[in-house]
Amino acid sequence: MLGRVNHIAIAVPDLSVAAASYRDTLGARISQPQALPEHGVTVVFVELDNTKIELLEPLGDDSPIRSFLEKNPSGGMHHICYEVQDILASRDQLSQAGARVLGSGEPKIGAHGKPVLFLHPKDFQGTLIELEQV
Ligand SMILES: CC[C@@H](C(=O)O)C(=O)SCCNC(=O)CCNC(=O)[C@H](O)C(C)(C)COP(=O)(O)OP(=O)(O)OC[C@H]1O[C@@H](n2cnc3c(N)ncnc32)[C@H](O)[C@@H]1OP(=O)(O)O
Ligand SMILES: [Co+2]
Repeated sequence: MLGRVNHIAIAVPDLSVAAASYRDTLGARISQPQALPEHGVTVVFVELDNTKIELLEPLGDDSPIRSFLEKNPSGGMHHICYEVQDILASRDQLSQAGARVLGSGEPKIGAHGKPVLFLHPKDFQGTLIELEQV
């Protein structure tokens, strides 16, 4: 089912500080900030040769990363995103296997304009998984 790693996400308390750290200290190429109110986050992508790092800052009171940042105030690795060919087939296969698909279970459009879904971290070795259809 799984294809390439599309991105690894890091939740951060201050996006401008984190972006400057990747740009100025690590010398990485970074994207402009993108506010995604429907996901409750603002994102910056760090572009690497083999994948991307997604820096996430909470947006709005109901941000899904707010509780994570309360537990990890200086930030931390938040999720890993795998590419899949058919997100609805993957969702149905995973649900049948007992994995919890988060939210309504219907894909939302993610930061790359493609459908995404999330799987509960307690079902996958304590790691929140995002699936993105490519
Ligand atoms: C930019 C758009 C998109 C993209 O295209 O890339 C994105 O990436 S959006 C990214 C943000 N969106 C999401 O994360 C959506 C899915 N997430 C959720 O639905 C929730 O965050 C959650 C995973 C259900 C957790 O919700 P929360 O309110 O934090 O619940 P709890 O605090 O009660 O946590 C329950 C339990 O799970 C542990 N946990 C929470 N988050 C993570 C995590 N990221 N990685 C590992 N474990 C996590 C948490 O510690 C609790 O454990 P216990 O304390 O042992 O009970
Ligand atoms: Co993501």
